[in-house]
Amino acid sequence: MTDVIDDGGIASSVRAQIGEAVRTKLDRNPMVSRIDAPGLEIYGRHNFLSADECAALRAMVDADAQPSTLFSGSANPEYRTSHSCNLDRWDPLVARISDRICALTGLPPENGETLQGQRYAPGQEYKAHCDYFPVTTSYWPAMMKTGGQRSWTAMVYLSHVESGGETHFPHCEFMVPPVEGMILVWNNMKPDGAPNPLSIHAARPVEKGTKYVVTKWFRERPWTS
Ligand SMILES: O=C(O)CCC(=O)C(=O)O
Ligand SMILES: [Fe+2]
Repeated sequence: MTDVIDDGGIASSVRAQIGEAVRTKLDRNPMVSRIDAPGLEIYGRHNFLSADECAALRAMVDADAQPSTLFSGSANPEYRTSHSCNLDRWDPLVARISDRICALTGLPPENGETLQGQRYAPGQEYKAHCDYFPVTTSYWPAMMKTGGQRSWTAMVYLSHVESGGETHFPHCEFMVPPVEGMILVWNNMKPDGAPNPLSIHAARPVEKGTKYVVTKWFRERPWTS
């Protein structure tokens, strides 16, 4: 792909349409609740994964997790202190869960990045960040060619956490405490398809217990790794 228009930092009709399609689908689903956050589209659904599925995914994370890296590729000892791994997309459980996320959101499987698992021990966190790609970064030109901007994020909590570990949206002044099996889905774009700074979020430090999540990020076009 050579002639991709660089609109990653501005409004985009393609991304606006993705936002609208997912919003319409989630709004119609009686199992899904919209979280009341002005300026941010974010939804939750309890019991998206069973206890057995969460346990199996936690075991996969335990088997493979390495110190997390940031998108720029570097491991940062302070910014993202969790351990993480990309899960094997050909594993039947991983494939089934990815399919279920696509069925919930209506997003095309080919736009989804590999499901990523993450584990936070007490004291570990992921400081405030955006899941979309700032177009001023050195890696943006490469991302543009491998599927473009990230639109929606889907994240499932795989464990209950005794204390801490909330997903915090500092500009919206709310946080979500981990509930095993619950999925959170949010749009990193505004309704017009421009990046939404209100989608900036952090994983607050775990105080007691161990937090596990899986995250799937969806690109605006098919993802080519
Ligand atoms: O662990 C969380 O609550 C947030 C994880 C996150 O922000 C991410 O994986 O992009
Ligand atoms: Fe994130």
